[in-house]
Amino acid sequence: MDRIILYGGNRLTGEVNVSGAKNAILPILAATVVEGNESTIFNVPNLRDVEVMEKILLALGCTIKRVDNIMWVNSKPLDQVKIPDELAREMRSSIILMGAMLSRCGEVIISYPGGCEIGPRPIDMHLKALKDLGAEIEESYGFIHCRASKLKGTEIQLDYPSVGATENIILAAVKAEGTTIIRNAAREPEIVDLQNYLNKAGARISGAGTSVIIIEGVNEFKKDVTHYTMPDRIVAGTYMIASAITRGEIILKNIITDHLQAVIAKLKEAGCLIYSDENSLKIIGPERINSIEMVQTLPYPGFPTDMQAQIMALLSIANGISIISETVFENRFKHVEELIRMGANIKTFGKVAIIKGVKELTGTKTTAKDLRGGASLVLAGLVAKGRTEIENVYHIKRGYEDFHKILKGLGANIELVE
Ligand SMILES: CC(=O)N[C@H]1[C@@H](OP(=O)(O)OP(=O)(O)OC[C@H]2O[C@@H](n3ccc(=O)[nH]c3=O)[C@H](O)[C@@H]2O)O[C@H](CO)[C@@H](O)[C@@H]1O
Ligand SMILES: C=C(OP(=O)(O)O)C(=O)O
Repeated sequence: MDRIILYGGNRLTGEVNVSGAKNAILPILAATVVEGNESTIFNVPNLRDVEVMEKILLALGCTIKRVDNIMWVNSKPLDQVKIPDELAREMRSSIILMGAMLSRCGEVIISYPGGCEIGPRPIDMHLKALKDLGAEIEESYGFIHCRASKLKGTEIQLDYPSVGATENIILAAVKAEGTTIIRNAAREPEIVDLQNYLNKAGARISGAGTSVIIIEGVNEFKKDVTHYTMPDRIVAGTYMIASAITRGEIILKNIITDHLQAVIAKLKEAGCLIYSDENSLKIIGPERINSIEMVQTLPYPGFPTDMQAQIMALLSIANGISIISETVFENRFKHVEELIRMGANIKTFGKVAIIKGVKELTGTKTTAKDLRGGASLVLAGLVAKGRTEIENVYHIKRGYEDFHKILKGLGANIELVE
């Protein structure tokens, strides 16, 4: 099993070209099946989740070619409606294929999705919305069978701005009869990227990035699409913390700085110096991190839950007491026990963590329990005294392209042992 081994203490300096966003490319790849057409997609990150989505598209009958970070998907030959069970269980985003396949084939059979264990992650809002659009849904033995002879546009009020549910509804509604309006839609930038991709294919969607999205159903899409995947704001945020935690000086290129405002604000509070323009930034870590009174995770544009574990690693060496309140997921503190093993002083009370900064973390054997939790252990290891070993690296590979290589290039003493 892969392990990361690192020796902390090095100051990280240099430049990082931030990769394309996992949470944008996954729904876009699902969207490639909506119409039998060809998509050329640039800036596709090399990630385990992307490989799983590729395997699903191949199993459905699509043909795919990939050279480095460019992917060509031809969805014309698609001829299957069942998503292979073992692949659907590998990642959460498989669920987004429900809406896309209903649009394309009027039918899809899929098992309950897998992904990071960060809470129960129900899909009730997805299913309710698809039913509202006219789909019939049968659930048995862990499988979901959705069918719709014709989807009809409707008004959908989401109880919570769920990212996945918003994407599923958009994908189901693009070719429905009439107009669909989503209220209390998720406002994440990745939804804007999905809208941009689909509109290039001929869809008529407006409002992504706001809480009201309007989808006018169209009969036919244009044939081919070329798209450049947006940069990964969570990868960018993770390298910002790598700089902050090591008193480093890192320049990030190929970012959309605006997507990072919530993270920038908190890292400035922690004492970092940040200089930015539209598509790049420089972050300089302070001698000692300031504690932060409160970090509360929220839907975008609030502080992202996908950065919660990483900022916790940073605050574990802050000068003072910090509070983190996780409001998005039920159970996203699995990294806490691992950080404690490294000497952090953290107590959790339900969805709140109180972090009393310590002067020094110490390296030890740890286990990545999920993607961002795994990244937080790497960040802690960068500054911990001595040797840190991290098991279950496959979690980290779900969301970070060449993580150890990039950190090594910045000066970290880090190896991946395969
Ligand atoms: C591939 C992808 O884009 N993943 C992101 C997406 O996940 P995902 O789309 O799964 O996250 P959601 O926004 O749907 O989930 C937010 C909250 O809503 C709840 N919920 C969601 C749907 C539903 O039908 N019922 C329900 O109760 C979830 O359990 C969770 O507590 O957004 C999350 C929140 O920003 C991020 O952490 C994930 O990285
Ligand atoms: C939780 C995450 O991903 P997913 O929704 O794919 O499990 C994440 O990217 O941090």
